[in-house]
Amino acid sequence: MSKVVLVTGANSGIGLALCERLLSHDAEGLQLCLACRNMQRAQAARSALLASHPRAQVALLQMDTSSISSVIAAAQEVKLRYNRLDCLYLNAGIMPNPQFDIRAFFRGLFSSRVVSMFATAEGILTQKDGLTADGLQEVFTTNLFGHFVLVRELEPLLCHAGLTSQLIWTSSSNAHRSAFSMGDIQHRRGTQPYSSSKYASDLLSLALNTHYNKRGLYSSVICPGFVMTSLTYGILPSFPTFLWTLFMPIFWLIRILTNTFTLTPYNGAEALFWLFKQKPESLDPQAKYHSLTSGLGRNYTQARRMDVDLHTSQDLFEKLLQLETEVDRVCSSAADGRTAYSTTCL
Ligand SMILES: NC(=O)C1=CN([C@@H]2O[C@H](COP(=O)(O)OP(=O)(O)OC[C@H]3O[C@@H](n4cnc5c(N)ncnc54)[C@H](OP(=O)(O)O)[C@@H]3O)[C@@H](O)[C@H]2O)C=CC1
Ligand SMILES: CC(C)=CCC[C@@H](C)[C@H]1CC[C@H]2C3=C(CC[C@]12C)[C@@]1(C)CCC(=O)C[C@@H]1CC3
Repeated sequence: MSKVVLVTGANSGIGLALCERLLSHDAEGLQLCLACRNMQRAQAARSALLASHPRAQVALLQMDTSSISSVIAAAQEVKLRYNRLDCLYLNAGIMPNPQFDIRAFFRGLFSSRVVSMFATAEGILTQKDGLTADGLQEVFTTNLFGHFVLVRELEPLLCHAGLTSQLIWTSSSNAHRSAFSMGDIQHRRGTQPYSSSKYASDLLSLALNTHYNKRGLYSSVICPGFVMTSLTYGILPSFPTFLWTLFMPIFWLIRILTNTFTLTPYNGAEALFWLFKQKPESLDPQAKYHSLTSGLGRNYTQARRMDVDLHTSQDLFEKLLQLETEVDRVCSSAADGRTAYSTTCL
């Protein structure tokens, strides 16, 4: 029986490389669904995948993870098309308006933190976040909450007696506990919404295991390493793409110090692909699975313990459920014409 796999943010970067790797592994035994916000880019990705795998089944789904109504409509469509889902990759993500602190970077270069700075970008990167049309924080909604609503909506396809399904989150080494606050889960007040959203995905994955393992649904988290994609090109926007290419020899050298410099989307997708081939029951709910590339260019996956605990993960899960209920209430009253469609109070 063919496996149904849905990938969010599948039209470029790591998501697209993952689709290519899944099809190279098993072109005919998969029903792949690319969930993307921009259908033109989605169509281009589908054509590229079919060019190398003409017999593959590749479907498209319109979904904007920053819009809760779009996520709910997309989930409805998935329920019409499929009667189960084997693997859901929660990969779409943004890092808008990044601010790269050059001074902190040079200070870090000549300190004992240099390797950790290259691996995690801690202390050198902040972002300016915006609001979605629903009045939610954009990074939180795109990277985390939209995906949470998607999982909840797709529960009937993911939880099947006697069968297992997988959720696989693309997190980051930039996920830091210090950037996250339980009193401000959307990160309305800070300057590290990206780090906060990724730390929240680590916590949420643990909570999802607590709640859903007994129903056959398992959640895992990966870190792709530092990969050259449109997301990372945006970090130094004044750099033309060719300058990044000129830096490649330096990056290869840095890779000798930290094998987190995976650099290509293919390498970055290593852990996503590796997890697909594992028995979900055998995975560690407290581990983050890292895509790594050695100095000699060998790709491998390594599990590293996450800085998460059950109590905090449970608190976040409850807050997300509350927010879901609140968004639902606002959406229904907007549909009844009772209130404007805004959740700025959340
Ligand atoms: N590159 C890196 O070094 C690292 C990346 N990551 C994570 O990897 C994931 C993939 O990023 P990467 O491949 O690098 O970057 P890309 O920008 O190439 O890919 C991001 C994907 O997410 C999609 N996306 C963004 N916003 C939305 C939205 N609102 N609704 C639906 N889809 C959306 C993009 O679609 P569109 O084309 O329409 O913008 C695109 O397909 C992200 O979660 C990122 O945080 C983690 C660690 C390191
Ligand atoms: C020589 C030169 C131009 C160095 C600049 C390096 C930085 C731009 C990178 C060093 C560590 C990188 C990194 C990321 C972005 C680019 C760096 C800051 C991420 C934050 C990208 C998104 C993630 O999720 C984690 C990455 C960690 C490492």
